[in-house]
Amino acid sequence: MIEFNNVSKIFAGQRAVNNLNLHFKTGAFSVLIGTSGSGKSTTLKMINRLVEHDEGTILFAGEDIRQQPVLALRRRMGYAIQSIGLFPHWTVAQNIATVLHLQKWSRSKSNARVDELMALLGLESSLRERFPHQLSGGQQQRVGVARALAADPEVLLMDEPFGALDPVTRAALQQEMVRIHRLLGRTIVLVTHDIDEALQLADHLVLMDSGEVVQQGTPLDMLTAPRNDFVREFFGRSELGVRLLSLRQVRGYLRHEQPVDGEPLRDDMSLREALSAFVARQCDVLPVCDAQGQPCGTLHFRDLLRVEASGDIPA
Ligand SMILES: Nc1ncnc2c1ncn2[C@@H]1O[C@H](COP(=O)(O)OP(=O)(O)OP(=O)(O)O)[C@@H](O)[C@H]1O
Repeated sequence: MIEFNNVSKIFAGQRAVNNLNLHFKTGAFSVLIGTSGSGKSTTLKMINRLVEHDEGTILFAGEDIRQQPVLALRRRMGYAIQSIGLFPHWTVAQNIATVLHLQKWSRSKSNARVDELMALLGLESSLRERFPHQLSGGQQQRVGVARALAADPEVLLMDEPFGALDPVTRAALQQEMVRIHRLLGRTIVLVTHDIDEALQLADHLVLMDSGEVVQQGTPLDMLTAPRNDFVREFFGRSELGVRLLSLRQVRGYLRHEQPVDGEPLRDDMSLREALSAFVARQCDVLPVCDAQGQPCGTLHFRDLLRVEASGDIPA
Protein backbone atom coordinates (compact mmCIF):
# COMPACT_ATOMS: atom_id res chain seq x y z
CA MET A 1 0.00 0.00 0.00
CA ILE A 2 2.79 2.45 0.98
CA GLU A 3 6.37 1.83 -0.06
CA PHE A 4 9.47 3.80 0.83
CA ASN A 5 12.46 3.24 -1.47
CA ASN A 6 15.76 4.72 -0.23
CA VAL A 7 13.95 7.72 1.27
CA SER A 8 15.86 10.48 3.09
CA LYS A 9 14.90 13.84 4.57
CA ILE A 10 17.44 16.54 5.25
CA PHE A 11 16.69 19.48 7.58
CA ALA A 12 19.32 22.25 7.49
CA GLY A 13 22.06 19.88 6.37
CA GLN A 14 21.17 17.19 8.94
CA ARG A 15 19.66 13.87 7.90
CA ALA A 16 16.45 13.48 9.92
CA VAL A 17 15.81 10.15 8.22
CA ASN A 18 18.29 8.29 6.09
CA ASN A 19 17.77 5.76 3.34
CA LEU A 20 14.50 4.28 4.58
CA ASN A 21 13.12 1.18 2.92
CA LEU A 22 9.69 0.35 4.26
CA HIS A 23 6.55 -1.39 3.12
CA PHE A 24 3.30 -0.69 4.97
CA LYS A 25 1.05 -3.43 3.68
CA THR A 26 -2.64 -3.09 2.84
CA GLY A 27 -4.79 -3.78 5.89
CA ALA A 28 -1.82 -4.04 8.27
CA PHE A 29 -1.50 -2.17 11.55
CA SER A 30 2.06 -0.82 11.33
CA VAL A 31 3.69 0.93 14.28
CA LEU A 32 6.77 3.16 14.23
CA ILE A 33 8.66 3.19 17.51
CA GLY A 34 12.07 4.45 18.53
CA THR A 35 14.16 6.87 20.53
CA SER A 36 13.23 10.54 20.73
CA GLY A 37 14.24 12.39 17.57
CA SER A 38 14.75 9.14 15.64
CA GLY A 39 12.57 10.35 12.76
CA LYS A 40 9.22 8.65 13.45
CA SER A 41 7.01 11.73 12.95
CA THR A 42 9.02 12.84 9.95
CA THR A 43 8.49 9.40 8.38
CA LEU A 44 4.74 9.58 9.01
CA LYS A 45 4.42 13.14 7.69
CA MET A 46 6.26 12.27 4.50
CA ILE A 47 3.41 9.86 3.67
CA ASN A 48 0.82 12.65 3.40
CA ARG A 49 3.39 15.22 2.24
CA LEU A 50 3.19 17.40 5.34
CA VAL A 51 6.95 16.95 5.02
CA GLU A 52 8.39 16.54 1.52
CA HIS A 53 11.14 13.92 1.20
CA ASP A 54 14.44 14.94 -0.39
CA GLU A 55 15.72 11.64 -1.75
CA GLY A 56 14.20 8.37 -2.89
CA THR A 57 10.60 7.58 -3.79
CA ILE A 58 7.41 6.97 -1.84
CA LEU A 59 4.69 4.99 -3.58
CA PHE A 60 1.07 5.00 -2.48
CA ALA A 61 -1.04 2.28 -4.10
CA GLY A 62 1.72 1.86 -6.67
CA GLU A 63 1.91 5.55 -7.63
CA ASP A 64 4.63 8.04 -6.76
CA ILE A 65 3.10 10.44 -4.19
CA ARG A 66 4.88 13.34 -5.93
CA GLN A 67 2.80 12.66 -9.04
CA GLN A 68 -0.44 13.10 -7.08
CA PRO A 69 -2.00 16.47 -6.20
CA VAL A 70 -1.42 17.03 -2.46
CA LEU A 71 -5.08 17.61 -1.60
CA ALA A 72 -6.25 14.56 -3.52
CA LEU A 73 -3.58 12.50 -1.75
CA ARG A 74 -4.54 13.77 1.71
CA ARG A 75 -8.20 13.06 1.05
CA ARG A 76 -7.29 9.39 0.77
CA MET A 77 -5.54 9.47 4.17
CA GLY A 78 -6.98 10.23 7.60
CA TYR A 79 -4.61 11.93 10.04
CA ALA A 80 -4.95 11.97 13.83
CA ILE A 81 -2.43 13.62 16.16
CA GLN A 82 -1.81 13.97 19.88
CA SER A 83 -2.79 17.63 20.08
CA ILE A 84 -6.03 16.63 18.32
CA GLY A 85 -6.55 19.99 16.65
CA LEU A 86 -10.33 20.10 17.04
CA PHE A 87 -11.94 23.39 16.04
CA PRO A 88 -12.91 24.99 19.40
CA HIS A 89 -16.02 26.82 18.16
CA TRP A 90 -17.43 23.84 16.30
CA THR A 91 -19.58 21.16 17.91
CA VAL A 92 -18.52 17.52 18.07
CA ALA A 93 -20.74 16.74 15.07
CA GLN A 94 -19.30 19.63 13.03
CA ASN A 95 -15.75 18.62 13.91
CA ILE A 96 -16.31 15.01 12.87
CA ALA A 97 -17.94 16.18 9.62
CA THR A 98 -15.07 18.56 8.66
CA VAL A 99 -13.92 16.54 5.66
CA LEU A 100 -17.47 15.58 4.69
CA HIS A 101 -18.30 19.28 4.56
CA LEU A 102 -15.26 19.92 2.31
CA GLN A 103 -16.39 17.07 0.10
CA LYS A 104 -19.89 18.62 -0.06
CA TRP A 105 -21.78 15.64 1.35
CA SER A 106 -25.53 16.30 1.75
CA ARG A 107 -26.63 17.24 5.26
CA SER A 108 -28.62 14.03 5.80
CA LYS A 109 -25.83 11.75 4.55
CA SER A 110 -23.28 13.63 6.65
CA ASN A 111 -25.50 13.43 9.76
CA ALA A 112 -25.94 9.70 9.31
CA ARG A 113 -22.17 9.25 8.94
CA VAL A 114 -21.52 11.29 12.11
CA ASP A 115 -23.97 9.07 14.03
CA GLU A 116 -22.28 5.96 12.69
CA LEU A 117 -18.79 7.18 13.66
CA MET A 118 -19.87 8.28 17.12
CA ALA A 119 -21.28 4.82 17.73
CA LEU A 120 -18.10 3.22 16.35
CA LEU A 121 -15.88 5.26 18.68
CA GLY A 122 -18.13 4.75 21.70
CA LEU A 123 -19.21 8.41 21.92
CA GLU A 124 -22.71 8.88 23.33
CA SER A 125 -25.08 10.71 21.01
CA SER A 126 -25.78 13.24 23.79
CA LEU A 127 -22.27 14.63 23.11
CA ARG A 128 -23.17 15.55 19.53
CA GLU A 129 -23.79 19.25 20.12
CA ARG A 130 -21.07 19.84 22.73
CA PHE A 131 -17.97 21.91 22.08
CA PRO A 132 -14.47 20.42 22.50
CA HIS A 133 -13.82 22.21 25.83
CA GLN A 134 -16.89 20.46 27.25
CA LEU A 135 -15.33 17.01 26.63
CA SER A 136 -12.80 14.96 28.57
CA GLY A 137 -9.36 14.37 27.01
CA GLY A 138 -10.33 10.82 26.05
CA GLN A 139 -13.56 11.99 24.41
CA GLN A 140 -11.64 14.63 22.47
CA GLN A 141 -9.22 11.98 21.23
CA ARG A 142 -12.13 9.81 20.13
CA VAL A 143 -13.61 12.76 18.21
CA GLY A 144 -10.19 13.30 16.59
CA VAL A 145 -10.07 9.66 15.46
CA ALA A 146 -13.71 9.79 14.28
CA ARG A 147 -12.89 12.88 12.23
CA ALA A 148 -9.88 11.15 10.68
CA LEU A 149 -12.06 8.17 9.72
CA ALA A 150 -15.02 10.25 8.46
CA ALA A 151 -14.51 10.02 4.72
CA ASP A 152 -13.50 6.35 4.96
CA PRO A 153 -9.86 6.95 4.01
CA GLU A 154 -7.75 4.15 2.60
CA VAL A 155 -5.06 4.83 5.20
CA LEU A 156 -5.15 6.14 8.73
CA LEU A 157 -2.02 7.95 9.93
CA MET A 158 -1.77 8.45 13.69
CA ASP A 159 0.96 10.39 15.51
CA GLU A 160 1.00 9.64 19.26
CA PRO A 161 -2.81 9.76 19.20
CA PHE A 162 -3.16 8.63 22.83
CA GLY A 163 -0.07 10.39 24.16
CA ALA A 164 -1.79 12.82 26.51
CA LEU A 165 -4.15 10.35 28.15
CA ASP A 166 -4.14 8.67 31.56
CA PRO A 167 -3.28 4.94 31.47
CA VAL A 168 -6.87 3.74 31.89
CA THR A 169 -8.33 5.88 29.09
CA ARG A 170 -5.32 5.08 26.98
CA ALA A 171 -5.83 1.34 27.39
CA ALA A 172 -9.53 1.73 26.52
CA LEU A 173 -8.72 3.64 23.32
CA GLN A 174 -6.05 1.11 22.35
CA GLN A 175 -8.67 -1.65 22.66
CA GLU A 176 -11.01 0.48 20.60
CA MET A 177 -8.38 0.84 17.84
CA VAL A 178 -7.80 -2.91 17.73
CA ARG A 179 -11.55 -3.43 17.38
CA ILE A 180 -11.93 -0.74 14.69
CA HIS A 181 -8.96 -2.09 12.79
CA ARG A 182 -10.45 -5.60 12.80
CA LEU A 183 -13.84 -4.25 11.80
CA LEU A 184 -12.80 -1.88 9.01
CA GLY A 185 -9.61 -3.61 7.88
CA ARG A 186 -8.00 -0.23 7.15
CA THR A 187 -4.28 0.24 6.68
CA ILE A 188 -2.99 2.04 9.77
CA VAL A 189 0.42 3.59 10.45
CA LEU A 190 0.85 4.76 14.03
CA VAL A 191 3.74 6.50 15.79
CA THR A 192 4.25 5.93 19.50
CA HIS A 193 7.04 5.96 22.06
CA ASP A 194 5.12 3.57 24.30
CA ILE A 195 6.61 0.08 23.94
CA ASP A 196 3.64 -1.79 25.38
CA GLU A 197 1.24 0.13 23.14
CA ALA A 198 3.39 -0.76 20.13
CA LEU A 199 3.55 -4.45 21.06
CA GLN A 200 -0.18 -4.59 21.63
CA LEU A 201 -1.26 -2.86 18.43
CA ALA A 202 1.30 -3.77 15.79
CA ASP A 203 1.15 -6.45 13.12
CA HIS A 204 4.31 -4.85 11.76
CA LEU A 205 6.70 -3.03 14.05
CA VAL A 206 9.44 -0.68 12.83
CA LEU A 207 12.13 0.27 15.34
CA MET A 208 14.05 3.46 14.46
CA ASP A 209 17.16 5.12 15.83
CA SER A 210 19.02 8.18 14.49
CA GLY A 211 16.91 8.36 11.35
CA GLU A 212 17.42 4.73 10.39
CA VAL A 213 15.49 1.49 10.73
CA VAL A 214 17.25 -0.77 13.19
CA GLN A 215 14.87 -3.71 12.87
CA GLN A 216 11.37 -4.40 11.56
CA GLY A 217 9.06 -7.39 11.83
CA THR A 218 6.30 -8.76 14.02
CA PRO A 219 6.40 -7.91 17.73
CA LEU A 220 7.20 -11.57 18.42
CA ASP A 221 10.18 -11.47 16.01
CA MET A 222 11.54 -8.37 17.69
CA LEU A 223 11.30 -9.81 21.19
CA THR A 224 12.48 -13.33 20.40
CA ALA A 225 15.11 -12.52 17.77
CA PRO A 226 16.47 -9.03 18.50
CA ARG A 227 19.03 -8.10 15.89
CA ASN A 228 21.49 -6.42 18.22
CA ASP A 229 22.02 -5.02 21.71
CA PHE A 230 20.21 -1.78 20.86
CA VAL A 231 17.00 -3.72 20.14
CA ARG A 232 17.47 -5.83 23.28
CA GLU A 233 18.00 -2.75 25.44
CA PHE A 234 15.16 -0.85 23.81
CA PHE A 235 12.61 -3.52 24.67
CA GLY A 236 14.06 -3.75 28.17
CA ARG A 237 16.19 -6.81 28.74
CA SER A 238 14.76 -7.34 32.21
CA GLU A 239 11.16 -7.00 31.06
CA LEU A 240 11.43 -9.13 27.97
CA GLY A 241 9.68 -12.09 29.57
CA VAL A 242 6.72 -10.05 30.77
CA ARG A 243 6.41 -8.35 27.40
CA LEU A 244 6.37 -11.73 25.66
CA LEU A 245 3.52 -12.74 27.95
CA SER A 246 1.57 -9.69 26.77
CA LEU A 247 1.64 -11.06 23.20
CA ARG A 248 0.12 -14.41 24.17
CA GLN A 249 -3.45 -15.19 25.06
CA VAL A 250 -4.85 -17.43 27.77
CA ARG A 251 -6.71 -19.50 25.18
CA GLY A 252 -3.44 -20.91 23.80
CA TYR A 253 -2.51 -22.26 27.23
CA LEU A 254 -5.83 -23.70 28.37
CA ARG A 255 -6.22 -27.08 29.99
CA HIS A 256 -9.61 -28.56 29.17
CA GLU A 257 -10.35 -29.93 32.61
CA GLN A 258 -13.01 -29.42 35.26
CA PRO A 259 -13.15 -25.77 36.28
CA VAL A 260 -11.83 -24.87 39.70
CA ASP A 261 -13.41 -22.33 42.05
CA GLY A 262 -12.81 -18.62 41.78
CA GLU A 263 -13.38 -15.60 39.56
CA PRO A 264 -12.62 -16.83 36.01
CA LEU A 265 -10.08 -15.32 33.62
CA ARG A 266 -11.34 -14.65 30.07
CA ASP A 267 -9.76 -16.78 27.37
CA ASP A 268 -8.92 -13.66 25.31
CA MET A 269 -6.89 -12.09 28.14
CA SER A 270 -3.14 -11.81 27.70
CA LEU A 271 -0.87 -14.05 29.77
CA ARG A 272 0.50 -10.85 31.31
CA GLU A 273 -2.92 -10.06 32.76
CA ALA A 274 -3.21 -13.68 33.89
CA LEU A 275 0.17 -13.40 35.63
CA SER A 276 -1.12 -10.40 37.58
CA ALA A 277 -4.16 -12.41 38.62
CA PHE A 278 -1.99 -15.32 39.83
CA VAL A 279 0.15 -12.96 41.87
CA ALA A 280 -2.81 -11.04 43.31
CA ARG A 281 -4.69 -14.18 44.23
CA GLN A 282 -1.67 -16.21 45.34
CA CYS A 283 -2.74 -19.40 43.61
CA ASP A 284 -1.38 -21.67 40.90
CA VAL A 285 -4.50 -22.59 38.95
CA LEU A 286 -7.43 -20.41 37.84
CA PRO A 287 -10.70 -21.12 36.01
CA VAL A 288 -11.17 -19.71 32.49
CA CYS A 289 -14.35 -18.71 30.66
CA ASP A 290 -15.04 -17.72 27.05
CA ALA A 291 -16.42 -14.40 25.78
CA GLN A 292 -19.95 -15.58 26.59
CA GLY A 293 -18.96 -16.31 30.17
CA GLN A 294 -19.11 -20.10 29.69
CA PRO A 295 -16.44 -22.08 31.63
CA CYS A 296 -13.92 -23.56 29.17
CA GLY A 297 -11.10 -24.92 31.33
CA THR A 298 -8.25 -23.87 33.58
CA LEU A 299 -4.95 -22.05 33.37
CA HIS A 300 -1.99 -23.33 35.38
CA PHE A 301 0.69 -20.94 36.57
CA ARG A 302 3.53 -23.24 35.51
CA ASP A 303 2.17 -23.31 31.92
CA LEU A 304 3.02 -19.59 31.62
CA LEU A 305 6.66 -20.67 31.59
CA ARG A 306 6.25 -22.75 28.44
CA VAL A 307 7.78 -21.12 25.38
CA GLU A 308 5.03 -21.78 22.85
CA ALA A 309 1.33 -22.37 23.05
CA SER A 310 0.47 -25.84 21.80
CA GLY A 311 -3.31 -25.58 21.67
CA ASP A 312 -4.83 -28.27 23.81
CA ILE A 313 -2.91 -29.43 26.83
CA PRO A 314 -4.00 -32.76 28.21
CA ALA A 315 -5.60 -32.49 31.64
N1 LIG B 1 10.74 21.14 10.72
C1 LIG B 1 11.94 20.74 11.15
N2 LIG B 1 13.02 21.53 11.00
C2 LIG B 1 14.26 21.13 11.41
N3 LIG B 1 14.48 19.94 12.00
C3 LIG B 1 13.43 19.12 12.20
C4 LIG B 1 12.11 19.48 11.79
N4 LIG B 1 11.28 18.46 12.10
C5 LIG B 1 12.03 17.51 12.70
N5 LIG B 1 13.33 17.90 12.75
C6 LIG B 1 14.46 17.12 13.28
O1 LIG B 1 14.45 15.86 12.66
C7 LIG B 1 14.77 14.82 13.60
C8 LIG B 1 13.64 13.81 13.64
O2 LIG B 1 12.50 14.42 14.21
P1 LIG B 1 11.12 13.66 14.39
O3 LIG B 1 10.13 14.62 14.95
O4 LIG B 1 10.77 12.96 13.15
O5 LIG B 1 11.50 12.57 15.50
P2 LIG B 1 10.57 11.63 16.39
O6 LIG B 1 11.19 10.28 16.36
O7 LIG B 1 9.16 11.72 15.95
O8 LIG B 1 10.79 12.29 17.82
P3 LIG B 1 9.89 12.34 19.14
O9 LIG B 1 9.65 10.94 19.59
O10 LIG B 1 10.76 13.09 20.10
O11 LIG B 1 8.64 13.07 18.77
C9 LIG B 1 15.03 15.52 14.92
O12 LIG B 1 16.41 15.70 15.06
C10 LIG B 1 14.32 16.86 14.77
O13 LIG B 1 14.94 17.84 15.54
